[in-house]
Amino acid sequence: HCAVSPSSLMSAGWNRRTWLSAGGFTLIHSRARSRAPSHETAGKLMRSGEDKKAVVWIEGNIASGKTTCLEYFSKTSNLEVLTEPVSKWRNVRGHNPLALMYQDPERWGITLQTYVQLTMLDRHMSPMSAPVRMMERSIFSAKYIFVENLFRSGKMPEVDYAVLTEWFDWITTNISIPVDLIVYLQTSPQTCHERLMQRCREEEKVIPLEYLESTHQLYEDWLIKRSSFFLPAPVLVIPADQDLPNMLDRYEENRDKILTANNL
Ligand SMILES: Nc1ncnc2c1ncn2[C@@H]1O[C@H](COP(=O)(O)OP(=O)(O)O)[C@@H](O)[C@H]1O
Ligand SMILES: Nc1ccn([C@H]2C[C@H](O)[C@@H](COP(=O)(O)O)O2)c(=O)n1
Repeated sequence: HCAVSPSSLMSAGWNRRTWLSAGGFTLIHSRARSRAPSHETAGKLMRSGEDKKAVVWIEGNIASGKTTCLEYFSKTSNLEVLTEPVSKWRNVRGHNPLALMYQDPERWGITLQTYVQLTMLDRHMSPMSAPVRMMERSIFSAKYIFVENLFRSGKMPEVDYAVLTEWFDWITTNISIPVDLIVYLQTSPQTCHERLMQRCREEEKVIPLEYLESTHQLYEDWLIKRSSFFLPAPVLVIPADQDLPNMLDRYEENRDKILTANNL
């Protein structure tokens, strides 16, 4: 392999379109799939052929049961599951930005959230290996829930928030991030707190109930009240305070809606 840069190819007669097509991306000139009018795909980069597949995001508060839900659906044929890249957030070249953020959010919030943004974008842009993709959270909730929470609680300086917002706006303006359905696992903050304690992830031992109440409220404003930020897809709400056997029944009840998300 030899390293080539876009500029060297362009001076050798390639243009932006051929460079992007070689990587499996196409610059979309017309609306490729039905979307809310404010989320046009026109003018954005999109992987070729992926407009026919279904993408479902599983959203919910910390420890609401997203990973457990994905694990359950992972046994389905013709479906791929992408979990959140938490292991990367806990170890980037020997550093643990997740732990640092919980220890000192004012100093390390920007560090973690910049890395979350990069790793989530990488997840969104990875080639699909099945007709249906179920993905844990999104670059949207990273911004609308977690960055927003840090900023509103006074734990993120305005300049850090502004820089993250500029990055987020650039990404969502220039790159198509397809989604057909958002599944919201709706829990009470108390349930999440109990499950968080039970999961016992070292970095999260410092999370108080109030933190989960704030992120819960941001989720409710975004996905239920629809009063805060842009909603890129329809929302399917699954009440998720119930025990595991009941949750599996709820998943079965909703299986068809989820698997045919691109026909909604
Ligand atoms: N319905 C449920 N009832 C009780 N415990 C649950 C349920 N779903 C998940 N858990 C447990 O709660 C913890 C958090 O679940 P997890 O799926 O990791 O949440 P998330 O991925 O949303 O952070 C785990 O220990 C998991 O085994
Ligand atoms: N943008 C984000 C996304 C996640 N986190 C934190 C919250 C949890 O401690 C951990 C993983 O979340 P889970 O999948 O368990 O809900 O990462 C964050 O701080 N910022």
